[in-house]
Amino acid sequence: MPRLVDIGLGAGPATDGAGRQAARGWRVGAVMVDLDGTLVDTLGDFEAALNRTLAGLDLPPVSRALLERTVGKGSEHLIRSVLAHQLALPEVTGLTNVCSARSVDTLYEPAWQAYQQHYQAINGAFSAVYPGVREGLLALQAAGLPMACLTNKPLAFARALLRAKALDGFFGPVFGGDSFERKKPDPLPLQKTCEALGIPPAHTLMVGDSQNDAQAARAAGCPVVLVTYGYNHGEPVRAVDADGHVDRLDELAARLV
Ligand SMILES: O=C(O)COP(=O)(O)O
Ligand SMILES: [Mg+2]
Repeated sequence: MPRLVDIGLGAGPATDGAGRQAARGWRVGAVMVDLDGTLVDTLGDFEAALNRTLAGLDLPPVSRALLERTVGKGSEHLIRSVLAHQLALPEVTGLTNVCSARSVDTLYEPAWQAYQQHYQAINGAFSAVYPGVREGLLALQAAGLPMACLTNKPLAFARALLRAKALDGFFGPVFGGDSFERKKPDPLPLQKTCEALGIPPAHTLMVGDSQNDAQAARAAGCPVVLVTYGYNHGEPVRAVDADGHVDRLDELAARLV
């Protein structure tokens, strides 16, 4: 087993029965990091690719607010949710005589094909690495912690985005929403990533931005920290059960003991 690093995760210092400061943290041998909403603010990429897709299908553009609530459960979920929402808009339902045959099921396949083309063409152009991410990853790397990127984004999109943002060098394994049979919040992708990193789940920290990440980590038996700036399905992220919350990734690095 490689070297374990102590990370303090608690909300603040606690004292034990004898009044001594008690350790509140984890012994961590590796880190798994989510991508969208954790490393990179990708809403602009989703918006551009989806709106080009919708325009090609004669559907109105999506709002950022809808995207922010919907991103994080993989591309199929995103496209199905957006199609359902746009098809139910009054200006679309008003066109029933022209469009009555259109449904999520009939539009899904052409939408997915078009979306892949558009996403690949713009991947990274409308997105930005969050403040503190590069500094945080550098510190975790300097502490000797191997890192994996684990996202629900399709693997090809994830690899290209990490390269475009010069983040690829930080990660050994990179896994996407299509890498395993099931996606987060199922624990399977985390279990497989721990195997690839060679560190047991109890010593592999998950860093994410949503309930999806936290639920998967709990089920896999991994400690989990959530960043507070990402997309949590439209819900307040501080209310999500996790071992800690940080406002920037370099705050986590500052907790290395
Ligand atoms: O749903 C997606 O495409 C990506 O989501 P994630 O990177 O937050 O797992
Ligand atoms: Mg995320």
